[in-house]
Amino acid sequence: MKAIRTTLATAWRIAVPYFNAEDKWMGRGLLAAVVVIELAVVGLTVLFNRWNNDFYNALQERNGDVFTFQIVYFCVLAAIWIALKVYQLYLNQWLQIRWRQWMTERYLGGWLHDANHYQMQLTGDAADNPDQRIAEDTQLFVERTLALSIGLLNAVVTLASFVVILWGLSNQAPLHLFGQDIAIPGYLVWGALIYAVIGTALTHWIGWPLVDLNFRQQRYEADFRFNLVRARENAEQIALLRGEPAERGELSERFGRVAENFMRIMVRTKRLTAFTASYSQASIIFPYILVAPAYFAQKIQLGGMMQTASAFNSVQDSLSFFISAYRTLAEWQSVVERLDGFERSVENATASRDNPGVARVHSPAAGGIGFKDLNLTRPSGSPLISADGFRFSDNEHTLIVGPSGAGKSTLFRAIAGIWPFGSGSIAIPAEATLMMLPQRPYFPVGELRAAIVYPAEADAFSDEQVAEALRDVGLPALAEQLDQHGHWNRTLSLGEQQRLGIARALLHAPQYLFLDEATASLDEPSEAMLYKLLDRKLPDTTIVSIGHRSTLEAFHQRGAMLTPSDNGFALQDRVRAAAPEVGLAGG
Ligand SMILES: Nc1ncnc2c1ncn2[C@@H]1O[C@H](COP(=O)(O)OP(=O)(O)OP(=O)(O)O)[C@@H](O)[C@H]1O
Repeated sequence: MKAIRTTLATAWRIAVPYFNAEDKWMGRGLLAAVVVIELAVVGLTVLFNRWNNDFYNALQERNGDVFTFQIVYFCVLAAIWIALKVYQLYLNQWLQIRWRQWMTERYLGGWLHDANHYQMQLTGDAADNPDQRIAEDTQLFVERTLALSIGLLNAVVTLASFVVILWGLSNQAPLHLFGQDIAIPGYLVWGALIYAVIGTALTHWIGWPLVDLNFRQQRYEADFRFNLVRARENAEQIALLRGEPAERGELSERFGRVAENFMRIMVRTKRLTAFTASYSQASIIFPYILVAPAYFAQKIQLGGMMQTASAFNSVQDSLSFFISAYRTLAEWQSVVERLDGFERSVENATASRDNPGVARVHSPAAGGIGFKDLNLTRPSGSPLISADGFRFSDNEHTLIVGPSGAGKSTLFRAIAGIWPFGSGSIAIPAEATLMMLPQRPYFPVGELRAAIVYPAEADAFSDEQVAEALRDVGLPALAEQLDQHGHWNRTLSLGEQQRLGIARALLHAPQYLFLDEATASLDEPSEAMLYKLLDRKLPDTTIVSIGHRSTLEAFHQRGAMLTPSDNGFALQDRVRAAAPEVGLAGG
C-alpha cells in the first residue's frame, strides 16, 4: 500500500509540471476534452443499459413497433458512441504527443545541461541507460498515465451511476431463494462488491511479482540493445582483433538474461491470465445466477433481467478496474520508478556540479590558469594528483609529461570543470575561452562543415575560412567536400581526425588550448608542422600539451611533470637537461 502511495506521489510529481508549463493551456484543454468525452461515454452506457430493459421487454412481448423504435434508437446511440470514441482517441493521442514532446525536451535539457550526462556516467547510479529513459519511458509514461487515469475515472463514474441503478433493480428483483423473498437491500450491489474484492485480492496476489519482473525486463532489453550499438560502433576494432566470438558470447549472454526473465514473466502472466480469464467468464453468468430465482418466480421480466445483468457487469467491471489494468499498472509502476531514478540522477549531477569538490574560481584577466591546494581523486576517493601554486601562464606553452594513468587527462577534465572529485581550486580568467583536444576528437555524423566547426553552428564560419583551415592542416582534398555527409570518426584515419581537430582549434581560436596527445597519431614532421602552425595562427593562445614524445619539447617553453608523491602524483616544474633546439619561443 505504501509502495502504491509512493508511486502515485512520484507519478504526480513527474506528470504535473507539464500542466503548469508553457504549453499548459493546450495540455489542460486537451485533457479536459478527453475527460468530458469519457463522462459522455459513461452517460451513453447508462442509456444503453436502459435500452436493454425496453428492448428485451419488447422481444418478450412480441411488440414489433417498440422493437423497431428500439432498433432505431440503438442506431442513434451507437452513432454518437462511435463519434465520441473516435474523437476521444484522436484528442488523447494529440495530448500524448504534446506532453511527450515537452517531457523529452525537459529531459534532454537536464541530461545535456553542461556536463550532466558525463557526471551521470561517472557516478553510475540508477539511470544506467538514459537513452531508454528519454526515448521509451517518456512515451510509456504519458501513454500509460493517461490510459490508467482515464480508465480510473471511467471506473469511478460508472460505478457511481450503476450502483444507483443496481440498487434500484435489487429492490425490483428481490433475492428469491427457496420459495421466499429475502430482504437484503441492494443485494446485487453487495454481490458485485464481494465478487470484485475477492477477484482484486487474488489478482494482486498472483500478479504482484510482475512489477519487478517488468522493471528488470526493460533493463535487460536496454542492456542488450546498448551492447549491440557498442559492437556496431567498434566494428573495426572487433574485426581486427577477431573479437566476433567474444562479442557473440557476450551478446548471447545478455540476450540470455532477456529470455530468462521473459520466461518468468510468461509463467507469471500465464497464471494471471488463467485467473483473469476465468474471472471475466464467470462474470458473464454470475449476475444471471443472482437474479434468475426472481425471474423464474416471475418477479421481473426478461428486460429487467437483461438490464440487471448489464448493470451488474458495469458495476463489476468498474470494481475490477484494478484486475483488468494490472499488467498495465505493473509496467507503469516500473516506468515511474525509472523516470524517478533518471530525474534524481540529473538532480544529483546538477548538485555535484554546483557544489563540486574542486572549485573553479575567477582569476584576474591575463592571470593564467592557477591551482591552489588542488587534490584530484578518483570517483572512489583514492588520490590521483596534487598541484599547489602551479600556474599555466598566459602565452606560455607548457608540456606535461608523466606516467600512464597518473592523471594527466584528469587534470584537463578538472580544468574543464567536468571532474568534481577532489578538493582545492582552479583559477581561470573570467570569460576565458578554453578548448580541449583529445587524442580522438569527436565529430558528429553529418556534413563535414558542421563536423569541423562543432560545437558552433555550421554557418558560424565562412566556407573560405573552413577550407583554409583544412588546407593549413594538410587536408586540401577535404576542403572540396564541405557539403559531404559522413560518419567522420569512422571514415577518416586517426591522424586525419587529429588534423581536423587542429583545424577546429584554428577556427575557434580559444584563449587556452589543451592538447591531450592530440597529435600522437601523426608522424613527427607532421606534428612539428601542426605545432608551428598553431603558434603562427594563434599567437595569443596559451597551449598546454600532454605528450610522451621528447620531440614535443621543442614547441613548449616550459615543461611540467607528474612525480610520485604521498598524494598520488604531484604536478611540478620539470628541469630540462638541455635547452630545446627548435623552440617556438626561441624560433
Ligand atoms: N571515469 C572514471 N572512473 C574511474 N576511474 C577513472 C575514470 N577516468 C579515469 N579514471 C582513473 O583515473 C586515473 C587517471 O586517468 P587519466 O586518464 O587521467 O590518466 P593519464 O595520466 O591521462 O593516462 P594516459 O597517459 O594513459 O592517457 C586512471 O587510473 C584511471 O583509471
